[in-house]
Amino acid sequence: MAGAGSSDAEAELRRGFKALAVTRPDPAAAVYEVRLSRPAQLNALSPDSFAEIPRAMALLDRIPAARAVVLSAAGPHFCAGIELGGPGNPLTAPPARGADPAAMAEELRRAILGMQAALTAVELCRKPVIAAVHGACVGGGVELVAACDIRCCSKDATFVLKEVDMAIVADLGALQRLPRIVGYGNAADLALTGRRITAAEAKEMGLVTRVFDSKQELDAGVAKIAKEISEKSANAVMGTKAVLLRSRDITVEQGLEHVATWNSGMLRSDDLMEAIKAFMEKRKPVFSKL
Ligand SMILES: CC/C=C\C=C\CC(=O)SCCNC(=O)CCNC(=O)[C@H](O)C(C)(C)COP(=O)(O)OP(=O)(O)OC[C@H]1O[C@@H](n2cnc3c(N)ncnc32)[C@H](O)[C@@H]1OP(=O)(O)O
Repeated sequence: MAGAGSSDAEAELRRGFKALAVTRPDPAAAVYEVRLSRPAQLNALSPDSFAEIPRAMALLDRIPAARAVVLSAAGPHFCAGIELGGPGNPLTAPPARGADPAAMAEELRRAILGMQAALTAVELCRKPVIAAVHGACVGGGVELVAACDIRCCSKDATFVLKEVDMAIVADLGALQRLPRIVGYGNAADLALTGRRITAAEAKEMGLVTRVFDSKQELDAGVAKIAKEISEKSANAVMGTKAVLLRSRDITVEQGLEHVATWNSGMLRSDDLMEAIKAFMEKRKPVFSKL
């Protein structure tokens, strides 16, 4: 899947970001890390964050050497939610005097849809994205990790959907994605009470799948998971993500139909032949680089 534009994508990644750092920490692993990098602002999501998250995800989608992506954060907390009071926040900008209420509503609607699309970009990236959460993960931060494929955290992590206490309805995906991750009851409990939960409770309800003792162990543990995934058949991994996400939103019957069609096109691959040959030869398969 190298295709047209993969070296352009690498060059654009190297041009850098303001709110993120995107790196390939281990040249021996086909894993990229997207780090929220506004530690002084506790990684509160700013207009730059909302512009750059989809840009990074779209670029990584095109880079063959990115076969898995880690989403982490710098500083003491993973994310303090949406930036409150920051410049250019369309949610709190005062309306222009005499502005048409319908026009203002439409402008706000478009701003919300734009921010939603920024987080949905994590799902649209065909490569699996693994969230590594430490410290506080608040509001929009929870909505961001809900769009990831796998969530892990360190023991000190906490999660809270603060929106209800800010007098708003969470609108960046929590109410749509969380019930499918933790079940309706747990999602309603979090969203309606706005209570902060610990890593242990997040694990118990399935919000995260693994808890590590420290941030250092989290980073190492998530890097290991990502490397393991990156060494599998890229077509199988991307297909699994695509089918899982599609199946989440349709009936079992429709999902089975979808995966049958998918595999009728994708199953007969060089990677399948290599997997069978490697099994027979009792060795580790070496899959195509794409
Ligand atoms: C208009 C809103 C529309 C939409 C909302 C969408 C979804 C959301 O994200 S709702 C949640 C929004 N965020 C918050 O409510 C703030 C959450 N912050 C916290 O709970 C805590 O700060 C913390 C992340 C748990 C960290 O706690 P602690 O380590 O004790 O640090 P603090 O002393 O609380 O904070 C240090 C410093 O940072 C400022 N700050 C914290 N969060 C934000 C933020 N989201 N935006 C801007 N600034 C933030 C905090 O005010 C402190 O500033 P000082 O100037 O040092 O007082």
